[in-house]
Amino acid sequence: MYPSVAHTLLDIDAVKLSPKDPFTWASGIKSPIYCDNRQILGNVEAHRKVIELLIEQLAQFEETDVIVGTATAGIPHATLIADRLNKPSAYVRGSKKGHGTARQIEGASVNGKRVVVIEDLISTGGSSLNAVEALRDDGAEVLGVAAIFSYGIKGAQEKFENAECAYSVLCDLDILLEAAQERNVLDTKGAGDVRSFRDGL
Ligand SMILES: O=P(O)(O)OC[C@H]1O[C@H](OP(=O)(O)OP(=O)(O)O)[C@H](O)[C@@H]1O
Ligand SMILES: O=C(O)c1cc(=O)[nH]c(=O)[nH]1
Repeated sequence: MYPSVAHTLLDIDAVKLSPKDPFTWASGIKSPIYCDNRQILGNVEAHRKVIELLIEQLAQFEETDVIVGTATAGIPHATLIADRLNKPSAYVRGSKKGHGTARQIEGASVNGKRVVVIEDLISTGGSSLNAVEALRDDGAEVLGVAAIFSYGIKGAQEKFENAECAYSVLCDLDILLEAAQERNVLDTKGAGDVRSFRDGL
């Protein structure tokens, strides 16, 4: 894990706190914190750094044939990584498209290929594992998921274990809270409240 990634996320104001008016996550969970990694796209240096570190993380997986992004927030990162590694890329929609080719996986063919999934963020892990399932159904060997940030929710870890899917992240909530405290963005109580929220999920 990279504490510097937590500082980058704080530098670019990707982390929002709103305990009184909680955010709704993709899972429907109401949360006092939202980490908007899409903001990385607006900062060239931050994006370069994240891409380099994600590529470093991919070294732990076997040789990969296709770099796959999750729709939508994983796509720009996967596309850049694939370009740097000179590999084809694909992306996985949340569900099959309702018109046209009716595909869920777009881009490079994944059948019989070793793939890694690039995700921007893991909360419950539902979105990442939905993509993993679609890829496996399509005949891919999924080597693992690499994400920028994870909340470190216990249930998410269990879901990955049950799905027998490796994953790695650049930064998690605990590292982010430490960085936020170092910068006086959060005091001990504020950080404790966010940690308790996560631990209660
Ligand atoms: O681990 P989970 O509980 O599934 O939550 C994390 C997912 O939620 C967000 O995507 P969102 O659905 O907001 O869509 P987007 O990528 O199109 O912004 C995020 O980009 C992850 O894909
Ligand atoms: O779970 C989510 O939907 C979610 C949480 C978060 O902090 N950031 C995000 O982009 N999505």
